[in-house]
Amino acid sequence: MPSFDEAIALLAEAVQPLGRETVTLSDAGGRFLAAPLHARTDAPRHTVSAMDGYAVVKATTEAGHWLDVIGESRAGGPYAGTVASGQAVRIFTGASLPAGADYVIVQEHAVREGQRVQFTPGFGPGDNLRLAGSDFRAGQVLVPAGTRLTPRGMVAAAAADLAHVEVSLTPSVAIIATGDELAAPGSSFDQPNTLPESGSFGVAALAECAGATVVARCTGPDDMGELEALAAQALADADCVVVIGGASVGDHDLAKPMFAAHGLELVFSRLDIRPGRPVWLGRAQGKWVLGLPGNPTSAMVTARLFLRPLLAGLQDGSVDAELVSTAMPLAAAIPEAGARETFIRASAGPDGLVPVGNQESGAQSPLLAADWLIRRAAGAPACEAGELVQALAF
Ligand SMILES: Nc1nc2c(c(=O)[nH]1)N[C@H]1C(S)=C(S)[C@@H](COP(=O)(O)OP(=O)(O)OC[C@H]3O[C@@H](n4cnc5c(N)ncnc54)[C@H](O)[C@@H]3O)O[C@H]1N2
Ligand code: MOO
Repeated sequence: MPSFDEAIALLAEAVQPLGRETVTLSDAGGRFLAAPLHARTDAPRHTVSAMDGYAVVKATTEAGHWLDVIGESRAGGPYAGTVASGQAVRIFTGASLPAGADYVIVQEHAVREGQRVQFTPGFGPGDNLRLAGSDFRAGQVLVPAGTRLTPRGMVAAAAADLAHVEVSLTPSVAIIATGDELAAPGSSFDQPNTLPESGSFGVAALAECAGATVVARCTGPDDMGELEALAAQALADADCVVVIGGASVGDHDLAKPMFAAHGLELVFSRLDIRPGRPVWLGRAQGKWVLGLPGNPTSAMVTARLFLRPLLAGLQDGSVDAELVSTAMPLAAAIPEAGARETFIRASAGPDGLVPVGNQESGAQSPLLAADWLIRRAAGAPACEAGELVQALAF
């Protein structure tokens, strides 16, 4: 059975970006950049004041000596002349430093009388300047290709001074939940032998958070004919089909067989991980097909571990970057790991990570608090509270 790392290497090797399109900057939030964004100018473009005050010549300006105020420089309206010794220019935050001046004294230290000004002792030592190019230089890559434009990234992207940007095409995802026992939330209570279908709601939300559009979501019964028809429709509709349930070895586990007639070729099937051993990935008719175990915790852990990297790879993002873990302290001891690589669901408290109480792969209620997955190699020794473990944001 392949390990988690081996499965990810197979995925990373096979996945290709879907393509690219040009969009206006205001439509680029949340999208992956298909090409790097180069700054068109230095920022700041000129040396500017960082504070409201007076621009002066530092070497000849002393506290208690009057200077002539010869003009004003404001953001968008620079002072055109030159400042000499004995002179000052009223200046505001973001305004260009006038020629001749090399220092700004904040207005809290200024005593102004008509067209002259003097300064109280104790100004400085900072020059209150933002030097031209001190933020970034013209031509510098502000946002590399493959970056997802987060809210903070949007500021950097806009600062590059580009109206349009090239982004990766948005992957479309179809989700099929399988099982005779599944009922739409709101309808299970009145139907005996059913339970609310929860998995597809979590997977759909995860796919959308990862930049995809969910174009179809349906539930199929344990009937081969109906499942084959749903598979055909999903392959026609979407770049990536996610099947939940029916991944195991029981008589009613039809998730792989329902794609066999559509030419399914497996990339991997069953992994040495816990939870999620029955997870599988394949290709059919040029589309991706990801099979998640039906147990809701297993479905969400495997969606996090495989669907997110897959969707990143389809959008010029990095598969590996989606799986970078952080060293985090444990707030509670954990026992020796079992024979499979394990992803322990945990919440973060002030002293570190605490495994959620119920680690059953069929559990649903603990998912709410499980913001982290502690990654434990097979057979890893027990850890005490305070020890560092590797964790992935879940
Ligand atoms: N003999 C074996 N039995 C099982 C094995 C095995 O290796 N040998 N693997 C176990 C593991 S591990 C897992 S995980 C489960 C998952 O198998 P399936 O993918 O076939 O899942 P189902 O049987 O379809 O469902 C499992 C469980 O989850 C509920 N479920 C399914 N889909 C949903 C949904 N969309 N929303 C909410 N709940 C769902 C379903 O009712 C079942 O209770 O197999 C073990 N068995
Ligand atoms: O591996 Mo399954 O996902 O333990 O329950």
